[in-house]
Amino acid sequence: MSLSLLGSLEKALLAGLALGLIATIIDYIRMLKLRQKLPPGPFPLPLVGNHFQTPSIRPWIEWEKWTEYYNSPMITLWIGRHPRIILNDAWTASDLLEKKSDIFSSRPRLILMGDVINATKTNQTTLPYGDRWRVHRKLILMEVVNFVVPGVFIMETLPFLSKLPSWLYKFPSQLSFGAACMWRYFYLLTEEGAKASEDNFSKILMNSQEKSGLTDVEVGGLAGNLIGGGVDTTSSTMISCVLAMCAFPDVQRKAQAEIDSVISADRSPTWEDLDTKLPYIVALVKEVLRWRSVAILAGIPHANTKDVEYKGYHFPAGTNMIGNLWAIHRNPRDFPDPDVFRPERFLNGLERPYPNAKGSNPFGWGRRQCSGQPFAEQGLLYSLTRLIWAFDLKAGLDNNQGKEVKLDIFAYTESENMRPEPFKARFIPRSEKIHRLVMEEAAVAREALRKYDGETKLTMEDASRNPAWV
Ligand code: HEM
Repeated sequence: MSLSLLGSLEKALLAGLALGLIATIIDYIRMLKLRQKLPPGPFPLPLVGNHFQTPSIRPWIEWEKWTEYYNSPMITLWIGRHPRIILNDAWTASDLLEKKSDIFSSRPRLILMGDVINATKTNQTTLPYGDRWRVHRKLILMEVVNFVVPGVFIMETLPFLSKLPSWLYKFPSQLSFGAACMWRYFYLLTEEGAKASEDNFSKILMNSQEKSGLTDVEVGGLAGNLIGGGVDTTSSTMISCVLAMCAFPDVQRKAQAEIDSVISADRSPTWEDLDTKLPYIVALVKEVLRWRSVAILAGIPHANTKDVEYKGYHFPAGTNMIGNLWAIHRNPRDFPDPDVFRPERFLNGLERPYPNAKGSNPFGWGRRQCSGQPFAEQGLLYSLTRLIWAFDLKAGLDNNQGKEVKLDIFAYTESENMRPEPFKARFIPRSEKIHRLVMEEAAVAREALRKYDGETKLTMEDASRNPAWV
């Protein structure tokens, strides 16, 4: 290579670097100016913001502390060049996400959970507020995954990484391909389900595909949301209840006393019993949803469709708003001794003022609130009542001395859909008669469900032969 060519390359490189530096400085000035109009928070660095200041494991615990440190119900966290507002207080979250729900019902731009897996314009949970979302909403459903936790994935901080060619950085294209296979897999399952003789949700979805013009990816997403949004959330809440019953035996005894006072010994609880006759149990289910809220960052962030001025702050349209339920549901002002499991907080009305009549927000806020809420609440009430009616739930025994193990009520998974770490528990039938009833009813249920027996032959391999791209 001639010396003059080397010289020109050097100059071009230097010019590129200088331009990059100038662009970074201008952008940093923009960030710092905007920062002055936003709630307090740690000082951001250029390009990466607070990426290195927020823990990647259970960040909600640290954010709760920041609210105290900055003496502010909301804090600003910069993920890359963009601010995220962490709402750590029920009243502030309600002012914005509930009272201004006509403005705060959209979703912000999400890289991993949206763009990279082709969900931004196709999945109910991430769709911006608008007509397409309404079509999905009518058909119900969610998929809460850990990609939503800010500060964990570098791609959320530096979105350009998702656009790099795959020979340079494989992760986005691998993720995108995996998602396309997954959407196809759920689509094929829906298609298969729609052929069954009984009525089912797959039939509704396949019919709507024609009527509403849903794409294969949208149908796959709606079907997958049922599993992603419905199964893990409900089962984790049930496990939290078992933990609470073992750790707070007095509450369990009160609940059983109430059930026993309403239900005779020779039958199990029914829907009719649940309606009005078991207020303590109803309060107990509310308390589980508050005590260890499964969707600890309230699902997916909200975003505003217009600029908003609030308490001297300015939130430009599209600001990413995250409700930190860990902080909100453990605020001692609203819930004294927050880690104590006490259904009385919700018995005979609310013990303390709260911005909504229900007294907590496990299902989120406003128009974007969980579309499976009634289904989840009824399912939990029914299943937990029957569980507490049937069994004495006690901590398990250790292997050596046969003593009860000590349970840790803070031992939860790192997932944003959190559930207790595995723990030992004993399910002891409360009487011989109850034991017999449970076995008899299980046999009847088994027969009733037999028509749904069967296993799909579809595999991910089938799906990967024809991935569903947008
Ligand atoms: C204990 C059970 C459940 C909890 C705690 C829960 C919690 C949540 C939360 C916090 C959100 C976000 C709300 C917001 O953005 O303000 C949400 C959204 C959603 N949930 Fe649930 N959920 C549960 C069960 C279910 C079930 C059983 C289904 C489906 C049958 C479901 C489907 C959805 C869907 C589709 C969305 C997205 C709504 C939208 O963006 O329009 N969830 N859920």
